[in-house]
Amino acid sequence: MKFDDAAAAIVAAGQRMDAMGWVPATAGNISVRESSGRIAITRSGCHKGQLTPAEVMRVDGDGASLEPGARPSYETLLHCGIYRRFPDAGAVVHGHSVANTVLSRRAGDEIRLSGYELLKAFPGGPTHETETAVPVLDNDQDIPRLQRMLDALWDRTPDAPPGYLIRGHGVYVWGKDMGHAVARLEALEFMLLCHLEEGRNAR
Ligand SMILES: CSCCC(=O)C(=O)COP(=O)(O)O
Ligand SMILES: [Zn+2]
Repeated sequence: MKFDDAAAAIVAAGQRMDAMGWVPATAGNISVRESSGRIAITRSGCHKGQLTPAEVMRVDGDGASLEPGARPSYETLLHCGIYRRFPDAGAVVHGHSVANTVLSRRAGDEIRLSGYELLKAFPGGPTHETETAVPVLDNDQDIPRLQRMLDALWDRTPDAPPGYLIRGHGVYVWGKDMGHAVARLEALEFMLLCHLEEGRNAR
């Protein structure tokens, strides 16, 4: 994918996530891996529902800005970590929803989702009978340290799903392209909301 197409896909994803209420204030960040291997990513501090293509910039695979003076997302290294580990990943989305924030604050080191039809949107099986364990990591403002925790987790669990939660912070999800990444995000957010509602009704 070329930069202009990547920027258009990022703008559209931001609008979709905003419509769902998943990127309040300036929360969230979004990226696409271009065919060149460079990464198109949102600049830091922009409202993701009101993005313009000028608020999308390029970094290299190590997260270094390719636009002098422009500041990429504070969480750029988490995007780079996903692209480095998963060669098929072509787009990454990060949002802060109520469901992912509340559930991750209560959870241990994973949230198990089972019996949901929408599990079909995740790898691991053709039926709803599969189960997925979404990792939950402690929040950390030291992004390189957080990425080291993720690398250790993925070393231990190579079949981990294409997404994870950061406690009290948000969710990262990826896919082969933006359509795929956003569809997975929608599926995961739906299941997290169901999980939250079930917990509320059980009390
Ligand atoms: C205002 S949200 C705090 C930062 C954050 O978690 C986020 O997702 C947005 O950071 P960015 O630097 O990508 O704008
Ligand atoms: Zn965030």
